[in-house]
Amino acid sequence: MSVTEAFARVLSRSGGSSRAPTLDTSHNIVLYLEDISVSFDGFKALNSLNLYIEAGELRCIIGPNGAGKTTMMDVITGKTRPDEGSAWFGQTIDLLRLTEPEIAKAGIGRKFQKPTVFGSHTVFENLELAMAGDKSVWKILFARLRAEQIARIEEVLETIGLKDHRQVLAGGLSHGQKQWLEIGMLLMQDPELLLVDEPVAGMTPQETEHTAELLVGLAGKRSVVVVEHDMEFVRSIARTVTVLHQGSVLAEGSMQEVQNDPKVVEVYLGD
Ligand SMILES: Nc1ncnc2c1ncn2[C@@H]1O[C@H](COP(=O)(O)OP(=O)(O)OP(=O)(O)O)[C@@H](O)[C@H]1O
Repeated sequence: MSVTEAFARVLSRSGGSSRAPTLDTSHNIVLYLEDISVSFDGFKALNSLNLYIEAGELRCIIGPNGAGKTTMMDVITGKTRPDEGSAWFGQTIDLLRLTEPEIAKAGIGRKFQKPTVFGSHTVFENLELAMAGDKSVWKILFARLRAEQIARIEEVLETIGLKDHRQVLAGGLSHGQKQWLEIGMLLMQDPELLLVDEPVAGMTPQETEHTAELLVGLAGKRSVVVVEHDMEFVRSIARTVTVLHQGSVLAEGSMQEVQNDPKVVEVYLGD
Protein backbone atom coordinates (compact mmCIF):
# COMPACT_ATOMS: atom_id res chain seq x y z
CA MET A 1 0.00 0.00 0.00
CA SER A 2 1.43 3.40 -0.95
CA VAL A 3 1.57 6.21 1.58
CA THR A 4 -1.13 8.06 -0.36
CA GLU A 5 -3.45 5.05 -0.31
CA ALA A 6 -2.77 4.41 3.35
CA PHE A 7 -3.39 8.05 4.17
CA ALA A 8 -6.68 7.96 2.26
CA ARG A 9 -7.66 5.10 4.53
CA VAL A 10 -6.79 7.06 7.65
CA LEU A 11 -8.79 9.98 6.31
CA SER A 12 -11.82 7.83 5.63
CA ARG A 13 -11.59 6.64 9.23
CA SER A 14 -11.25 10.11 10.62
CA GLY A 15 -14.05 11.47 8.50
CA GLY A 16 -12.11 14.35 6.98
CA SER A 17 -12.51 17.90 8.17
CA SER A 18 -16.26 18.51 8.37
CA ARG A 19 -17.82 19.14 11.76
CA ALA A 20 -19.10 16.09 13.62
CA PRO A 21 -22.61 16.02 15.09
CA THR A 22 -22.74 15.93 18.90
CA LEU A 23 -23.41 12.59 20.56
CA ASP A 24 -26.26 12.57 23.10
CA THR A 25 -26.12 9.58 25.46
CA SER A 26 -28.49 11.05 28.04
CA HIS A 27 -30.44 7.75 28.15
CA ASN A 28 -27.17 5.91 28.71
CA ILE A 29 -27.46 4.13 25.35
CA VAL A 30 -24.78 4.76 22.75
CA LEU A 31 -26.15 2.54 19.97
CA TYR A 32 -29.65 1.51 18.99
CA LEU A 33 -30.24 -1.03 16.22
CA GLU A 34 -33.94 -1.74 15.79
CA ASP A 35 -35.60 -4.22 13.44
CA ILE A 36 -32.64 -4.18 11.10
CA SER A 37 -32.94 -6.45 8.08
CA VAL A 38 -30.42 -6.87 5.28
CA SER A 39 -30.95 -9.19 2.31
CA PHE A 40 -28.41 -10.37 -0.23
CA ASP A 41 -30.16 -11.83 -3.28
CA GLY A 42 -33.17 -12.75 -1.17
CA PHE A 43 -31.07 -14.27 1.63
CA LYS A 44 -31.59 -12.51 4.97
CA ALA A 45 -28.16 -11.87 6.46
CA LEU A 46 -29.84 -9.79 9.19
CA ASN A 47 -33.40 -10.52 10.18
CA SER A 48 -35.16 -7.94 12.39
CA LEU A 49 -32.05 -7.52 14.50
CA ASN A 50 -32.35 -5.54 17.74
CA LEU A 51 -29.25 -4.49 19.64
CA TYR A 52 -28.68 -1.86 22.31
CA ILE A 53 -25.23 -0.91 23.55
CA GLU A 54 -24.87 1.08 26.76
CA ALA A 55 -22.47 3.97 27.15
CA GLY A 56 -19.16 2.62 28.46
CA GLU A 57 -19.97 -1.06 28.13
CA LEU A 58 -17.81 -3.82 26.70
CA ARG A 59 -20.01 -6.15 24.65
CA CYS A 60 -18.95 -9.36 22.98
CA ILE A 61 -20.80 -10.62 19.94
CA ILE A 62 -20.50 -14.29 19.14
CA GLY A 63 -22.24 -16.59 16.72
CA PRO A 64 -21.54 -19.29 14.16
CA ASN A 65 -20.15 -18.51 10.71
CA GLY A 66 -22.68 -16.65 8.63
CA ALA A 67 -24.69 -15.47 11.68
CA GLY A 68 -24.53 -11.86 10.47
CA LYS A 69 -21.83 -10.39 12.72
CA THR A 70 -19.85 -8.70 9.95
CA THR A 71 -23.01 -7.50 8.24
CA MET A 72 -24.10 -5.93 11.54
CA MET A 73 -20.77 -4.07 11.84
CA ASP A 74 -21.15 -2.99 8.20
CA VAL A 75 -24.58 -1.51 8.95
CA ILE A 76 -23.28 0.39 11.98
CA THR A 77 -20.41 1.91 9.99
CA GLY A 78 -22.50 2.74 6.93
CA LYS A 79 -20.83 0.24 4.59
CA THR A 80 -24.09 -1.66 4.11
CA ARG A 81 -27.51 -0.04 4.10
CA PRO A 82 -30.32 -2.07 5.65
CA ASP A 83 -33.55 -2.78 3.77
CA GLU A 84 -35.51 -2.08 6.94
CA GLY A 85 -35.00 -0.80 10.46
CA SER A 86 -33.31 2.06 12.22
CA ALA A 87 -29.81 2.68 13.56
CA TRP A 88 -29.13 5.52 15.99
CA PHE A 89 -25.93 6.68 17.59
CA GLY A 90 -27.11 8.12 20.89
CA GLN A 91 -30.44 9.93 20.90
CA THR A 92 -29.98 12.18 17.95
CA ILE A 93 -27.63 10.82 15.29
CA ASP A 94 -29.40 8.80 12.61
CA LEU A 95 -26.67 6.56 11.22
CA LEU A 96 -28.71 5.68 8.16
CA ARG A 97 -28.47 9.29 6.99
CA LEU A 98 -24.69 9.50 7.28
CA THR A 99 -21.91 8.38 4.94
CA GLU A 100 -19.09 6.12 6.13
CA PRO A 101 -16.66 9.02 6.75
CA GLU A 102 -19.39 11.01 8.54
CA ILE A 103 -20.04 8.05 10.84
CA ALA A 104 -16.34 7.80 11.63
CA LYS A 105 -16.26 11.53 12.30
CA ALA A 106 -19.33 11.26 14.56
CA GLY A 107 -17.33 8.92 16.82
CA ILE A 108 -17.55 5.31 15.64
CA GLY A 109 -14.17 3.67 15.06
CA ARG A 110 -13.79 0.27 13.46
CA LYS A 111 -10.83 -2.03 13.75
CA PHE A 112 -10.74 -4.63 11.02
CA GLN A 113 -9.15 -8.03 11.55
CA LYS A 114 -6.14 -7.33 9.35
CA PRO A 115 -3.96 -4.48 10.63
CA THR A 116 -3.35 -1.65 8.15
CA VAL A 117 -0.55 0.39 9.67
CA PHE A 118 2.03 2.40 7.70
CA GLY A 119 4.93 -0.07 7.69
CA SER A 120 7.62 2.40 6.63
CA HIS A 121 6.77 4.92 9.34
CA THR A 122 7.51 4.71 13.05
CA VAL A 123 4.93 3.87 15.68
CA PHE A 124 4.93 7.53 16.77
CA GLU A 125 4.44 8.76 13.19
CA ASN A 126 1.58 6.34 12.66
CA LEU A 127 -0.22 7.87 15.62
CA GLU A 128 0.63 11.34 14.38
CA LEU A 129 -0.84 10.57 10.95
CA ALA A 130 -3.99 9.15 12.54
CA MET A 131 -4.50 12.41 14.42
CA ALA A 132 -4.03 14.50 11.33
CA GLY A 133 -7.41 15.28 9.82
CA ASP A 134 -7.10 16.32 6.20
CA LYS A 135 -3.61 17.81 5.95
CA SER A 136 -1.12 16.28 3.53
CA VAL A 137 1.13 13.50 4.81
CA TRP A 138 4.30 15.55 4.33
CA LYS A 139 2.90 18.60 6.03
CA ILE A 140 1.96 16.48 9.01
CA LEU A 141 5.30 14.77 9.34
CA PHE A 142 7.28 18.00 8.99
CA ALA A 143 5.00 20.27 10.96
CA ARG A 144 5.90 20.89 14.61
CA LEU A 145 3.51 19.19 16.95
CA ARG A 146 1.87 21.25 19.64
CA ALA A 147 2.56 20.18 23.23
CA GLU A 148 -0.98 18.88 23.70
CA GLN A 149 -0.71 16.80 20.54
CA ILE A 150 2.50 15.21 21.79
CA ALA A 151 0.85 14.59 25.15
CA ARG A 152 -2.07 12.90 23.42
CA ILE A 153 0.26 10.62 21.42
CA GLU A 154 2.18 9.77 24.59
CA GLU A 155 -1.07 8.95 26.37
CA VAL A 156 -2.10 6.59 23.57
CA LEU A 157 1.39 5.00 23.46
CA GLU A 158 0.99 4.26 27.16
CA THR A 159 -2.52 2.85 26.69
CA ILE A 160 -1.51 0.46 23.92
CA GLY A 161 1.72 -0.57 25.65
CA LEU A 162 4.09 0.61 22.89
CA LYS A 163 5.87 3.43 24.72
CA ASP A 164 9.24 1.74 24.29
CA HIS A 165 8.59 1.14 20.60
CA ARG A 166 7.79 4.70 19.56
CA GLN A 167 10.73 4.95 17.17
CA VAL A 168 10.38 1.44 15.74
CA LEU A 169 9.15 1.14 12.15
CA ALA A 170 5.62 -0.25 12.22
CA GLY A 171 6.56 -2.81 9.56
CA GLY A 172 8.95 -4.42 12.06
CA LEU A 173 6.37 -4.89 14.83
CA SER A 174 4.94 -8.29 15.75
CA HIS A 175 1.41 -9.15 14.61
CA GLY A 176 0.02 -8.36 18.06
CA GLN A 177 1.89 -5.04 18.29
CA LYS A 178 0.53 -4.02 14.88
CA GLN A 179 -2.99 -4.73 16.12
CA TRP A 180 -2.43 -2.58 19.21
CA LEU A 181 -0.95 0.21 17.09
CA GLU A 182 -4.01 0.17 14.90
CA ILE A 183 -6.24 0.36 17.97
CA GLY A 184 -4.07 3.30 19.03
CA MET A 185 -4.61 4.96 15.65
CA LEU A 186 -8.35 4.70 16.18
CA LEU A 187 -7.98 6.08 19.70
CA MET A 188 -6.31 9.20 18.27
CA GLN A 189 -9.77 10.06 16.92
CA ASP A 190 -11.21 9.57 20.42
CA PRO A 191 -14.22 7.46 19.32
CA GLU A 192 -17.20 7.00 21.65
CA LEU A 193 -17.84 3.57 20.17
CA LEU A 194 -15.10 1.21 19.09
CA LEU A 195 -15.95 -1.84 16.96
CA VAL A 196 -13.30 -4.53 17.00
CA ASP A 197 -13.35 -7.50 14.66
CA GLU A 198 -11.60 -10.69 15.85
CA PRO A 199 -8.83 -8.88 17.74
CA VAL A 200 -6.91 -11.95 18.90
CA ALA A 201 -6.87 -14.03 15.72
CA GLY A 202 -3.27 -15.17 15.14
CA MET A 203 -1.97 -13.81 18.46
CA THR A 204 0.30 -15.59 20.95
CA PRO A 205 -1.17 -16.32 24.42
CA GLN A 206 0.78 -13.36 25.88
CA GLU A 207 -0.46 -11.03 23.14
CA THR A 208 -4.01 -12.28 23.72
CA GLU A 209 -3.72 -11.52 27.41
CA HIS A 210 -2.41 -8.02 26.73
CA THR A 211 -5.26 -7.43 24.26
CA ALA A 212 -7.79 -8.49 26.88
CA GLU A 213 -6.35 -5.96 29.35
CA LEU A 214 -6.29 -3.28 26.67
CA LEU A 215 -9.93 -3.73 25.64
CA VAL A 216 -11.18 -4.00 29.22
CA GLY A 217 -9.27 -0.80 29.99
CA LEU A 218 -10.75 1.04 27.00
CA ALA A 219 -14.33 0.34 28.03
CA GLY A 220 -15.81 2.67 30.61
CA LYS A 221 -14.51 5.80 28.94
CA ARG A 222 -16.07 4.60 25.69
CA SER A 223 -18.15 1.64 24.51
CA VAL A 224 -16.40 -1.31 22.92
CA VAL A 225 -18.07 -3.99 20.79
CA VAL A 226 -15.93 -7.05 20.09
CA VAL A 227 -16.74 -9.76 17.56
CA GLU A 228 -14.67 -12.81 18.37
CA HIS A 229 -14.66 -16.56 17.78
CA ASP A 230 -12.13 -17.38 20.50
CA MET A 231 -14.42 -18.41 23.36
CA GLU A 232 -11.64 -18.47 25.95
CA PHE A 233 -10.91 -14.86 25.14
CA VAL A 234 -14.58 -13.90 25.24
CA ARG A 235 -14.88 -15.62 28.61
CA SER A 236 -11.92 -13.61 29.90
CA ILE A 237 -13.26 -10.17 28.95
CA ALA A 238 -17.02 -10.44 28.59
CA ARG A 239 -19.55 -8.70 30.74
CA THR A 240 -22.54 -9.13 28.44
CA VAL A 241 -22.48 -11.50 25.49
CA THR A 242 -24.86 -11.35 22.55
CA VAL A 243 -25.28 -14.50 20.50
CA LEU A 244 -26.32 -13.96 16.89
CA HIS A 245 -27.85 -16.71 14.83
CA GLN A 246 -29.37 -16.44 11.37
CA GLY A 247 -29.31 -12.66 11.51
CA SER A 248 -31.11 -12.21 14.84
CA VAL A 249 -30.26 -12.19 18.53
CA LEU A 250 -30.59 -15.74 19.84
CA ALA A 251 -29.54 -15.01 23.42
CA GLU A 252 -28.04 -12.25 25.52
CA GLY A 253 -26.64 -12.22 29.04
CA SER A 254 -23.58 -13.10 31.04
CA MET A 255 -21.22 -15.68 29.57
CA GLN A 256 -22.56 -18.20 32.07
CA GLU A 257 -26.17 -17.48 31.14
CA VAL A 258 -25.65 -17.82 27.40
CA GLN A 259 -23.43 -20.87 27.85
CA ASN A 260 -26.19 -22.65 29.74
CA ASP A 261 -28.90 -21.61 27.28
CA PRO A 262 -30.01 -24.81 25.47
CA LYS A 263 -30.68 -22.83 22.24
CA VAL A 264 -27.10 -21.55 22.25
CA VAL A 265 -25.64 -24.95 23.04
CA GLU A 266 -27.55 -26.40 20.13
CA VAL A 267 -26.46 -23.89 17.47
CA TYR A 268 -23.02 -22.92 18.61
CA LEU A 269 -21.29 -23.92 21.78
CA GLY A 270 -22.25 -27.55 21.37
CA ASP A 271 -20.10 -27.82 18.23
N1 LIG B 1 -22.08 -9.01 -0.07
C1 LIG B 1 -22.72 -10.17 0.14
N2 LIG B 1 -23.38 -10.80 -0.86
C2 LIG B 1 -24.03 -11.94 -0.65
N3 LIG B 1 -24.08 -12.57 0.55
C3 LIG B 1 -23.44 -12.01 1.57
C4 LIG B 1 -22.72 -10.79 1.44
N4 LIG B 1 -22.19 -10.47 2.65
C5 LIG B 1 -22.57 -11.46 3.49
N5 LIG B 1 -23.31 -12.37 2.85
C6 LIG B 1 -23.91 -13.57 3.45
O1 LIG B 1 -24.65 -13.16 4.60
C7 LIG B 1 -24.49 -14.08 5.67
C8 LIG B 1 -23.97 -13.37 6.90
O2 LIG B 1 -22.60 -13.05 6.67
P1 LIG B 1 -21.66 -12.33 7.73
O3 LIG B 1 -20.35 -12.18 7.09
O4 LIG B 1 -22.33 -11.11 8.24
O5 LIG B 1 -21.60 -13.43 8.89
P2 LIG B 1 -20.57 -13.53 10.10
O6 LIG B 1 -21.39 -13.85 11.31
O7 LIG B 1 -19.71 -12.33 10.16
O8 LIG B 1 -19.72 -14.80 9.68
P3 LIG B 1 -18.18 -15.15 9.99
O9 LIG B 1 -18.12 -15.53 11.44
O10 LIG B 1 -17.95 -16.33 9.11
O11 LIG B 1 -17.35 -13.97 9.64
C9 LIG B 1 -23.57 -15.20 5.16
O12 LIG B 1 -24.37 -16.29 4.72
C10 LIG B 1 -22.86 -14.54 3.99
O13 LIG B 1 -22.53 -15.50 3.00
